[in-house]
Amino acid sequence: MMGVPYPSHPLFHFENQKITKHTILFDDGWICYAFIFVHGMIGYLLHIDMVKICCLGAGYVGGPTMAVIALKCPDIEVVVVDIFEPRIIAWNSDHLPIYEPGLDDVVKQCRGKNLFFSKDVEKHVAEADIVFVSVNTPTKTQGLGAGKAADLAYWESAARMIADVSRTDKIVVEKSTVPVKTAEAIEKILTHNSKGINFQILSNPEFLAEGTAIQDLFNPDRVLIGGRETPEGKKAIQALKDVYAHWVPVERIICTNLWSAELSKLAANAFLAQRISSVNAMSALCEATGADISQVSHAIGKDTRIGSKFLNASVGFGGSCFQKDILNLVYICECNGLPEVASYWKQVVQVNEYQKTRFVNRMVSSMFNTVSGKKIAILGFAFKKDTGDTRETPAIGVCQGLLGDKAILSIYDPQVSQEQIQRDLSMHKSELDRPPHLQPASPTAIKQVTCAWDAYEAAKGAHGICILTEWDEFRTLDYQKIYDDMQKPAFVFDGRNVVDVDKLRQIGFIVYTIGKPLDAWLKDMPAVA
Ligand SMILES: NC(=O)c1ccc[n+]([C@@H]2O[C@H](COP(=O)([O-])OP(=O)(O)OC[C@H]3O[C@@H](n4cnc5c(N)ncnc54)[C@H](O)[C@@H]3O)[C@@H](O)[C@H]2O)c1
Ligand SMILES: O=c1ccn([C@@H]2O[C@H](COP(=O)(O)OP(=O)(O)O[C@H]3O[C@H](CO)[C@@H](O)[C@H](O)[C@H]3O)[C@@H](O)[C@H]2O)c(=O)[nH]1
Repeated sequence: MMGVPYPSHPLFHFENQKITKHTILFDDGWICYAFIFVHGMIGYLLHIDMVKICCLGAGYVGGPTMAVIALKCPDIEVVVVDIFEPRIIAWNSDHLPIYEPGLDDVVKQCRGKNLFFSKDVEKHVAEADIVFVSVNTPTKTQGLGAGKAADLAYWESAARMIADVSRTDKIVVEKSTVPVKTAEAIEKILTHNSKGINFQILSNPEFLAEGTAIQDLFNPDRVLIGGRETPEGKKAIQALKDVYAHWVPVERIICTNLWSAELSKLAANAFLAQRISSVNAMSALCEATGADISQVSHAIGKDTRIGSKFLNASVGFGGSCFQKDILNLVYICECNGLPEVASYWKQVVQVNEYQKTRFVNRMVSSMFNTVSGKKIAILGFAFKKDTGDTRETPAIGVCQGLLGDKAILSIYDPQVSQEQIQRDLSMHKSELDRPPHLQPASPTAIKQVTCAWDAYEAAKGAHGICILTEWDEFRTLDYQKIYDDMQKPAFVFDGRNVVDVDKLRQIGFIVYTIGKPLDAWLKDMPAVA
């Protein structure tokens, strides 16, 4: 192994002698720190330290991302810290706090070796060379920019704490999704309180999608690192690049300035969500004209300039990111005097709301214009399959719409608990965005909502079934058995294009699937959003 030591700041001085810390980069990507005691003309190697990473925030991003870094970089010590103790306890147990395919295996391979979860936030920040900040950045619910701007309170308090406890130079990495120019604000907080310590801020937004997080982290389309274009900034970019280079091909590691990296994250989410709203807008037109959205998506997706991914019509996009990040983008455009650009992106969110309302209206109008007192089976509550996450799930809006019309709901989701469902349906929207430790401990249960152990139990005696998450198991249910146990006429409302429409119609169901030619029954009952 070839080593290239380059010195950083002196750490201690003893009269004319000093101990200095040197970063050593090896050809195979191995990095370590050598502590050298200099006496006269002679330097003595005192000890060699692993690079230490600390990540603030043990959530959907912090947990999986750090687990993969630890797995791929056995020479780096990774500690994930959180102020919400139950999450840390869960990360240290056999029942991880989040469901993500493949995550258990990765955590088991490195936990206790070079991956640790701790509530001792300050200690591990103080000891780290690189601090990732992966705390929540929800939409502001009060004050200036309420309903649009990102709430950076968690980020700011994290930055102040880093400044308070740091005794050595650090690279601080923005992992959370933040408004463009946040790094400047963070830099000010850190440098005003730094006591001479050198902080380099990098933007390294995360592009993983839930449900495929491990796959995305193992094999990312790209890793984006933004930093200052100064010699120190470039050195910090290189240090982070060296971490990812353990497993990501270097041509996929893109280095930019800070503002491009911050804005690229918001832009990527806006473009992705815009595709879904575009296809959902087309789905309404398909229903009105007899076209089939799956055929239209297939036809346009064959154009290599458009591409086939992310063109599935649905009841609407959910998840903690798309809406929040687009609203944030809208706010930034407005603040920069660009109202036309702001209103362009705002439409993406508005079409998403329209799609959910349209779906509920279609259900109610099909069922003789009322669902009052009728049992409806809700299949799927998570915002997409292969996750237990319910943040901004379209299921919340659809269920609340049906409850508003006095329906009785029986909900089944393979990964979402009854407590979470009750919490989501009873809490005010502004409370849902908060981190777990700030949410009410026991929300009031809604009487018209029960949870079922499986789809069959949920559908027993129901007037209608409503599919809101595309879990694979919903494709292979015994729909004849379900039909036999339901009230007649029996309805299926498929918000994810999961079911075989022809087969279900043969069984006797009245079927509505988004963007598909309408059942004769439904044609006479236009859905008004
Ligand atoms: N969820 C995703 O798929 C995803 C993907 C890419 C980017 N992001 C972005 O990453 C960020 C984090 O998202 P998430 O889904 O992991 O959120 P999360 O709510 O799951 O996790 C955030 C965690 O940070 C903790 N926290 C808050 N303040 C803290 C502090 N001062 N010190 C230590 N811990 C603190 C909270 O207790 C919480 O457990 C957000 O900005 C989000 O937009 C999320
Ligand atoms: O063709 C599609 C694709 C997705 N969806 C819905 O869109 C939402 C978001 O899905 P997806 O993007 O797969 O999941 P997220 O975990 O929200 O990931 C998005 O948001 C993350 C947080 O910023 C980013 O890191 C990811 O790159 C970005 O894909 C879900 O409700 C999906 O059901 C559709 O309706 N139709």
